[in-house]
Amino acid sequence: MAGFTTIAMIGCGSMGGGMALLFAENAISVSLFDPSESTMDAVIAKAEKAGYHKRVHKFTDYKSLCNSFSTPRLLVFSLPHGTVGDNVLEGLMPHLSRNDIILDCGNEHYANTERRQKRCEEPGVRYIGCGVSGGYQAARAGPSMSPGGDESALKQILPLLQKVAAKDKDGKSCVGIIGNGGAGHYVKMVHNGIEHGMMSAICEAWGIMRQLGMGYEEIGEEFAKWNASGELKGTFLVSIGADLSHKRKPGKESSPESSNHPLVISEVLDKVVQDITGEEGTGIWSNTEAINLHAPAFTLNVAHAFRLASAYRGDREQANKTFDGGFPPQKIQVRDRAAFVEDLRQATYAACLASYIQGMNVVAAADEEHGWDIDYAQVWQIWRAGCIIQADYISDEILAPVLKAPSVNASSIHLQHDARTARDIRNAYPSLRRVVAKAVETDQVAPALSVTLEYFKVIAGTDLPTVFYEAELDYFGSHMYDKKGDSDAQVKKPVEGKHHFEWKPAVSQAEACGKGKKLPS
Ligand SMILES: NC(=O)C1=CN([C@@H]2O[C@H](COP(=O)(O)OP(=O)(O)OC[C@H]3O[C@@H](n4cnc5c(N)ncnc54)[C@H](OP(=O)(O)O)[C@@H]3O)[C@@H](O)[C@H]2O)C=CC1
Ligand SMILES: O=C(CO)[C@H](O)[C@H](O)COP(=O)(O)O
Repeated sequence: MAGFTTIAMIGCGSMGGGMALLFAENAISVSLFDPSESTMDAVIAKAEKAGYHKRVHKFTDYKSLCNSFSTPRLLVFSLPHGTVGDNVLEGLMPHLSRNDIILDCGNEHYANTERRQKRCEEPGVRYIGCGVSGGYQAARAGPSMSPGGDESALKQILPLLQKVAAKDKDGKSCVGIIGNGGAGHYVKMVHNGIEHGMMSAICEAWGIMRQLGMGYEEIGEEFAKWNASGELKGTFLVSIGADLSHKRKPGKESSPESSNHPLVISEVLDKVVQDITGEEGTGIWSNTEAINLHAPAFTLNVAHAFRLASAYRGDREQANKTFDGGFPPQKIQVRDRAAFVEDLRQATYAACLASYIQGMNVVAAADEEHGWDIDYAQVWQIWRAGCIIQADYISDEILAPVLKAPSVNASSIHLQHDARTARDIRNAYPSLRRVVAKAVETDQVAPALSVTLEYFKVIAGTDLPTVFYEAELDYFGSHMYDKKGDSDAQVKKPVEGKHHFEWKPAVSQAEACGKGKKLPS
């Protein structure tokens, strides 16, 4: 079958607009659809400027949109998740034909994706849930893409996606068939959970460097060094951190970035509001999933709670007054600043690696539960370039040996049991401990870094204080416990305890109130 020469782009905002231009750049005609004509006009204007104007056209109703190209059609969604996608699908349905393909490139919840896949079965439309990563710059230049769903449709669209997707350093496309059902959207959702863990660690390191007395641009230079070599080599979020640290507001004068203009970062307020707008998505879903699947994800969970708390700027200001100024970070004094900054780099790496470990455990648990048959080598490939969590060292040294192993499957994805991961964690641990200790001593805000230290202590600990937790549970709830010596070492899944001790027998109300005493009325 010949490849697609025309596609529809439904939703032409930051991501959809960029992808429309990307397809047009790759010689594909693009039929635009968006409620806002001015949004489509802006895309067409950019296409004209780039010389692809004959390939981009706008449509204002589903019928003419679907009549603008021949079947089997490829319709790309780049929409807000939830009801918008449902409504668009229902609106399109009367105009679709058997074998048409919908490629949903938004951040949709995998359960919605699977519901729509079922809805599309009877009319014979194939619905692919495709995570897209890299933000609007990558949407335009080539994003990382994680499609999942019907195999025949995936095979049909893969050549086109390979053309437009980001390319890794070996020239290979960062797109691949991830698995069936909602696997593609699920992997993107977890990507965002990992992204948030990494962003938290990096911003906490930034805050600590500020209290070490480092200037904004000096921190940018440090991030550039972290990104150039070592364990954070090629880490996209560190590299953009290096870049943004030097950005100044353009002025009216001839020199657009005069050093007299304020650095943009110096004007940014300390709140992340993405999770409480009523349109929130992947940040919440990935953490909810971790909890529902019983996957300990300390770094991801706390990064999320940190973002959330930061959003309440007004409340924080009020509490700051109630607490007589709160607990502001103090200037950090260290004897050897270079050595401490190196500790900070290692600590940041440890939290980034922890985010990957936790995220991969969530993916593997979901894969086992849903039977998505995830292709882990493809997961590795799509995160090589073009995406927000790109981290070259982690990809090459930690993920490749595990995710590309010939026998890999959901039950073998436990990065914390891998010797290379353990080596790096053992190496970074003393630095992480020194950073957290200094942060505690001087009231630095370091939730993801601190909890990562706890995470490693807990997951590799065999003498946890949960002894007492378990005892209290059995005391009041008869929840049972195992005894030292009842080893779980051979058991992969958690097992409940077998013993109960009658710590305090239940007594009648009269006895509880004391013999002879009156019962409360
Ligand atoms: N921004 C990012 O970095 C990334 C975003 N994503 C995901 O991509 C998707 C799009 O995000 P983004 O481009 O940032 O968001 P935008 O809000 O910029 O774009 C969404 C577009 O969808 C349009 N839209 C709304 N309702 C309809 C409808 N009924 N029919 C057709 N179009 C409609 C909106 O139009 P209007 O504004 O006129 O209502 C808007 O142009 C989301 O799912 C997002 O989570 C994925 C990766 C990265
Ligand atoms: O996907 C992303 C990055 O990878 C985008 O940041 C996206 O806008 C996140 O949206 P949401 O918080 O609604 O999931």
